Amino acid sequence: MNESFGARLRARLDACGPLCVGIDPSPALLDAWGLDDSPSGLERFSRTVVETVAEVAAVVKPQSAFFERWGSRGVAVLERAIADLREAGTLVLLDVKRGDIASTMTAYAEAYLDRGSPLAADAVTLSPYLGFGSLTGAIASAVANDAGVFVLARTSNPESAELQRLVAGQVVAGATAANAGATPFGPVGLVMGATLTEVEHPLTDLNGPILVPGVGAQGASPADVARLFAPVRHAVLPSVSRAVLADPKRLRGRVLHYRDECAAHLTPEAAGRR
Ligand SMILES: O=C(O)c1cc(=O)[nH]c(=O)n1[C@@H]1O[C@H](COP(=O)(O)O)[C@@H](O)[C@H]1O
Repeated sequence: MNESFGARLRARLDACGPLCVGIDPSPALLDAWGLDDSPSGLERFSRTVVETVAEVAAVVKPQSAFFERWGSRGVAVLERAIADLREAGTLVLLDVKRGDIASTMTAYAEAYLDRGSPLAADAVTLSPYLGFGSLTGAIASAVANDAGVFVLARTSNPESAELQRLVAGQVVAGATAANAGATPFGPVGLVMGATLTEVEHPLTDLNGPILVPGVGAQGASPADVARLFAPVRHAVLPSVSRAVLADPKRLRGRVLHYRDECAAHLTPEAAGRR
């Protein structure tokens, strides 16, 4: 039997520390790298990031939107990046933030989670706006494929608070129920921003990983992540994109810096020191 996503993620976190690096080839970053905003620029950018971070980051998170801008040629670059990362043993979290009625979710699950799909990743981001129950089939598909899902709970952008405060409790409860009894992690992670001022829902029973974007360009630090998520530090994956991607010459140095900072604040030894 293959290993579950939770087991593979736990092993990777233990081996590499908790950093997730995003691949977000925006027009501004392509320009900063001296690359054309074109499929070949995308290809050069993502290939460089893949080669530089594959062995350092626990998880790599390509942002699908920046590839989709170029239609099928951009998606082909994304497929290649996913395949290269998985070949290198790096876990790939594809950031697509999908959410729809159950029957359509089945098609999204086939696209991103089915082992045989050209875009199959280790995990995807999902939106629970159509109700946590609408994600049930996608979660079942993740389990069947030893993959995972990360469901938006409290996102890092300031305009999210008013709406998400009303529903985040349901998302946390849904994820907790879906993960019950699984070890070391169940298949359902949450997404919660590093920029939050507080975490309003207890996460100690979640039994799943927590993706924490907002570190770097959005203003939060690994120390903020450790403070916000103190009771579940072992389960947290801080995610950084622009702050490491800004300058190709400093890419490796910035990734190593964030890897070390995250490990210093979030590993069990760090918790013992505090
Ligand atoms: O799901 C995400 O990754 C995500 C959730 C969230 O709450 N906030 C957030 O910024 N993101 C994504 O994380 C990345 C953040 O990029 P940086 O701000 O450059 O580190 C982008 O790809 C966002 O789409």
